[in-house]
Amino acid sequence: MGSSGGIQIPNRLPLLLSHEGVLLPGSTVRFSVDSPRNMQLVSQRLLKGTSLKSTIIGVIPNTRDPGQDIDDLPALHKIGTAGVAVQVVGSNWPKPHYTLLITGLCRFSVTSLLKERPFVLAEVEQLDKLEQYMTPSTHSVSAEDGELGELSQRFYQAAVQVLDAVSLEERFKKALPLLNKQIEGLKLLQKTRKINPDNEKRGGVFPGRQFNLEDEDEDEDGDDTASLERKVHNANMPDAALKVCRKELKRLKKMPQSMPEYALTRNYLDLMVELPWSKSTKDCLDIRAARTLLDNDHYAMDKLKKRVVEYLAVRQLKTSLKGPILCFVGPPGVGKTSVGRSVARTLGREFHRIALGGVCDQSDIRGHRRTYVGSMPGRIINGLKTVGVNNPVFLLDEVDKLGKSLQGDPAAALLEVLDPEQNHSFTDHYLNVAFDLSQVLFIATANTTATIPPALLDRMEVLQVPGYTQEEKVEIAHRHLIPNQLEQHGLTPQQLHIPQDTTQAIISSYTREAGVRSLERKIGAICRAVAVKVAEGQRLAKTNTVTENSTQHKGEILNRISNTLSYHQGRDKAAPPEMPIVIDHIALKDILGQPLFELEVSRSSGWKHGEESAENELLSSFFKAVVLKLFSPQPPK
Ligand SMILES: Nc1ncnc2c1ncn2[C@@H]1O[C@H](COP(=O)(O)OP(=O)(O)OP(=O)(O)O)[C@@H](O)[C@H]1O
Repeated sequence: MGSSGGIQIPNRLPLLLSHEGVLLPGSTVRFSVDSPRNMQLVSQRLLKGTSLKSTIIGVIPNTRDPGQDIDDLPALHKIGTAGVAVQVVGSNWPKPHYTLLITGLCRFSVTSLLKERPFVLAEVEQLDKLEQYMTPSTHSVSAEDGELGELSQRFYQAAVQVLDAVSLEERFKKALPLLNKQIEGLKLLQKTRKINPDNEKRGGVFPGRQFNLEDEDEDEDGDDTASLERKVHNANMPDAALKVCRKELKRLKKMPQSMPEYALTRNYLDLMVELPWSKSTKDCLDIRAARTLLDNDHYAMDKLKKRVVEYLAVRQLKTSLKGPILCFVGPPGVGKTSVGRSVARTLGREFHRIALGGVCDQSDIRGHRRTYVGSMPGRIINGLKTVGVNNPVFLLDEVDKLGKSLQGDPAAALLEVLDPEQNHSFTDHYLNVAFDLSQVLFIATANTTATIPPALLDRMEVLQVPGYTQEEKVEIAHRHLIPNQLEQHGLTPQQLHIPQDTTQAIISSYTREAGVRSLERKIGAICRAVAVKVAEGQRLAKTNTVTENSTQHKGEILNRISNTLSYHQGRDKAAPPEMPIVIDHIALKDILGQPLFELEVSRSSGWKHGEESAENELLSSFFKAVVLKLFSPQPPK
């Protein structure tokens, strides 16, 4: 660079063809570079050069499609701006590119093209004096240029015209209409935007943009991370977790949003702030109330209820009770899950069921490491996130159905969860920091102890829940199942009545189970059939258009119910049925179909005594004949 007559730019300059912005003297613009010629310029000139001179390049507007730069050189714009590359950042994602930060120095005009490849090199003539941007008298011009540089993204063509205007007078002529346009736009924006009084109080209103003092410098993303940071500090997490979160937050702030890792880190931090590190419900245990509640919810199961009450009583006396883990073992549908739910209710705790049937991967319990694609926390941490407190009742359903696979043994992972000596520092692979599970009350259920891994069984106290007798089932149906089903179907006892002998018939002819789940389903089916009739009856009563013989139904029960309706409507045509619809044996058959176990029952009951003895006699005489034949002495040959 020469010294006389001001600072001179080199008369040969490598040219960066820019299609996304216009560099003006005095402004600093970021350019993203990915076309072959520009990439070569960066790698061969900017990255290899060691002198200050090698950082000076010319930036020329390229109005042609950047993709066409590959073969022939576009007709070059005559005027460009020489600038210093103050920063070069390279990245391979989403495709190889460089990002350059260039400060404009002065205008130049291209006098001749020296070479086109690997990058464009041209002989140039300096148009502006470099000093004019350094002296205070001309500062306003460079500031104005800087502002225009920012606008140039939006007014590309106009900015190119400003670049071409070498004389100051001409430049003002070109720039002033642009500035006026911008001022008008801002005024309009200010008018249309409602000014939020809150923002006014805290900060101020900048034309065109509302801001407050707290997040003055933040864009939407920055705002997001700031609120995340606040959440991290309010989450009340232990020091170790807080340290990890701070570290991740720091990384997140430095990451561009487009990076895939950004979303991963963000999800991780979201989970960390959502976890109930120190949020718990207060136990409200009253042993008498607990006993009453268990009795009200469940018929029979006296032994189980007694042991549960004992367990709760000990917990009341010693709040920091470590173990044992109760495991209810019994056939399906005997109320194991339901007792677990009642325990949570008596304690006033949140309840969460974790179905373990078919789980054969360790990471189901313990989560995946974050390095895995699609990694997630395990079911325990997920459960805690769902309930939002750190002392829920977790029902580990069907521990006997845990599987094993190459992905590890989930039962082994459960050992750590259930062991009171270890579970205060349970480490999920995804979280990678310890979470205290010691406040969680675990209850397990299983159909059999035979398939529960011995080490797991060893940590649990097994409580057998036997199946019910026929009488117990009838009681359970009338005390619990029928009232529950009536409520679930929007019916009342005044609308539907199931007599005891019908219940017995359902149990013996339509269900064959130790528990009462099928029985509950059958009662549900009856409720549905009756609900249709009641709803129809109400509609008929409302419209009052029913004639006595209006209904023709397929099944007999439907006819019977219609008859009941007609009977009432005959007396008072507007009234809905008042008498409960009674489900007798015929109605039962109409709703549930043929008895499933009728064959066996009818064979044993229908076998007449006389027929049975005749057959027996026939059989015994046949056997006698065979025995005689076998053991009679052989006649001598
Ligand atoms: N003794 C009982 N008193 C009242 N209701 C009962 C009783 N036993 C079972 N029930 C009811 O039977 C239904 C099925 O019970 P639950 O789901 O608790 O069975 P389970 O033993 O957990 O079955 P599974 O082993 O298949 O999970 C529930 O609606 C429950 O309320």
